[in-house]
Amino acid sequence: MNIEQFETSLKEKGIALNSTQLGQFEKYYETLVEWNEKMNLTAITEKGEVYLKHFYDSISAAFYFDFTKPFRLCDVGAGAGFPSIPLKIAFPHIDVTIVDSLNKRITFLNHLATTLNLEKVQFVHDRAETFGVNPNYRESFDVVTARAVARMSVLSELCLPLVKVGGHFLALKAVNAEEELKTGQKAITALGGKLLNSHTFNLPIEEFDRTIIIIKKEKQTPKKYPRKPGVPGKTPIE
Ligand SMILES: C[S@@+](CC[C@H](N)C(=O)[O-])C[C@H]1O[C@@H](n2cnc3c(N)ncnc32)[C@H](O)[C@@H]1O
Repeated sequence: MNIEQFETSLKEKGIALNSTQLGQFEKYYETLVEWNEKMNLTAITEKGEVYLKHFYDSISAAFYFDFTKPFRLCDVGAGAGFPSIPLKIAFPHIDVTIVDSLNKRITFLNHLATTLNLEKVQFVHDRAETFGVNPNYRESFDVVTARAVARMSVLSELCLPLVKVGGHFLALKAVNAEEELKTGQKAITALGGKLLNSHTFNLPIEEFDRTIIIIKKEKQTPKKYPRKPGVPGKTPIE
């Protein structure tokens, strides 16, 4: 996907980017590729692929959820910033917190935020299991996102404790979303969530299947969740 296709495809979805935002995506690409030579950030480095599979794919969450109002978003396990940094560039009014367990990625994100002049972003080096019991963050976010971190049952335990009651958890999935939703249903309910919608669509150009799962937080998460680091992955609520 070249930059014109990126801009046009988003415009067709009602997301118009100005020259500052397009410049930020360009700088993001350059910084990602430069830092990727010193640390492992992404296996995708070809420009058109980064624009399609990282930038456009991240923003696709906004095709199915309203990002036009200001809110506080937490991105769990964002790695090199996906999906929250492309969303932040496209919707500068959102307040973004990224939590990731790998400090090298947090160092990269701090550098990136300075390079792109991003405001209202914070990066926390922590595991979601400990971050989710911290009273400063627990049930404090309007929206929590995650892409390529864990399967639905595990991911729900990492993400739903951070969502305030009435807020939403958006899971960006590439494969097996339907199957994951089935095995994740018990965890979603136990953690206070309710499946609102699941949208499957194709990325343009190469027609890769993607699914955006939208969960609403209906009740408080019981205090026993999230369990200690590593436990959600070892013994998922299934
Ligand atoms: C495969 S990468 C995906 C990164 C990004 N979301 C993307 O879609 O490109 C998974 C990321 O999740 C982080 N991660 C895994 N388990 C985590 C946990 N329990 N708490 C916080 N971060 C975690 C890893 O450090 C890594 O950066």
